[in-house]
Amino acid sequence: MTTPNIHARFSCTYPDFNLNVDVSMPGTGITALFGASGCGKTTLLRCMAGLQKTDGHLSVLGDIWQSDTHFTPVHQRPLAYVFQETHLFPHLSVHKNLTFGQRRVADRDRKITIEEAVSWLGLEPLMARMPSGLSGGERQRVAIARALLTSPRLLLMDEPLSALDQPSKQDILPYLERLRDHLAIPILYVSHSVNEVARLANHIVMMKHGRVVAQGPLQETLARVDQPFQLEDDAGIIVQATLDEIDTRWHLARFRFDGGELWLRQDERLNVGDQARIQVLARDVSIALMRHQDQSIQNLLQAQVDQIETEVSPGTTLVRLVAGNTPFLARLTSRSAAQLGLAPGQSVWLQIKSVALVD
Ligand SMILES: Nc1ncnc2c1ncn2[C@@H]1O[C@H](COP(=O)(O)OP(=O)(O)OP(=O)(O)O)[C@@H](O)[C@H]1O
Repeated sequence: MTTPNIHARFSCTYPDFNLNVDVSMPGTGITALFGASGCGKTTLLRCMAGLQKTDGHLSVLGDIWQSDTHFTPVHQRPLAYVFQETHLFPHLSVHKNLTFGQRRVADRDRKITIEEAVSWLGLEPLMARMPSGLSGGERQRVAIARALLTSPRLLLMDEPLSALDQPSKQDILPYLERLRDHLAIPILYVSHSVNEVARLANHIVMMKHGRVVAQGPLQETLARVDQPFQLEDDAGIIVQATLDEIDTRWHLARFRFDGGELWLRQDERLNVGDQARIQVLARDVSIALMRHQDQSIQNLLQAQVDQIETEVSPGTTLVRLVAGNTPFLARLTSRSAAQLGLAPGQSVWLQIKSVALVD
């Protein structure tokens, strides 16, 4: 049996813009729609929601919402849409805003209870408050809970954090991670922030000029040497790891992942056993043919060379390596790469100068 997923094919023409996509996305987790301003992310979401009527096909978890002969109207699509602006009812308390969302769904179709939504989004202390007394981040958490209480089969989020200041963004990210890990429904998440995507997404779809130029699981796709995302200095990979040990004397924490271990500066928010995403930038990774003990770098990993892309920019080579099942990227000068004589399959040591938790 194939896993139910989302398949979207749309073409839509504006005077100065054409959207032309044909993309399949997973039926669970967070899929990030990523790309520069004006590339068509919101237009694609609007087509999926049925807000933009255009030629196309859309199936969501086995149900056809649009085909050549059928168009499910917006109000009959079981989806919820969370925008940058929250649109809460100003005259209703948080509690009443939430029950309003839930009342739109018949009892038998309710899949998420108020208690669940309140607990996932940490709204217990806010229930009696009015929207005008909430911070931007709190308002957005209420808006997300209200959206979930309509028991959607698909959640669309269009830059939900972009109206928030940096501290509010940091506050809300753990709640979104919780939804990613606990919610059974797929989330399409529009963003142009690499950090947000690195922290939240399971899958990534990159758009450019109205088309999908790359897509795939987050870790694999970020580790492509052909760099469809053109992240340049930000090119790097994400390691999914578990905190294994805290060395209080040196304020360091050891994280285990499929391929070895990495030492990071201790972070008070994390305890042994916690999962975290760690970012390793390609520019912070160098390659040695032998293990050097006489140097200060803490993080050394044995890895195999997988792919080499020479001259990604003048004088620069990008190398994809694999430690266990985890891909890494190293950015070297093309001269160093040539001097090392790297070849696919070769066993080498990665020297990682700097690693950071994604936050
Ligand atoms: N109703 C419309 N009429 C004409 N052009 C439109 C319309 N809606 C969007 N466009 C154009 O389509 C292009 C894609 O817009 P869209 O909002 O989908 O991009 P985006 O990737 O979501 O951008 P941003 O990240 O800035 O929100 C833009 O050039 C925009 O000006």
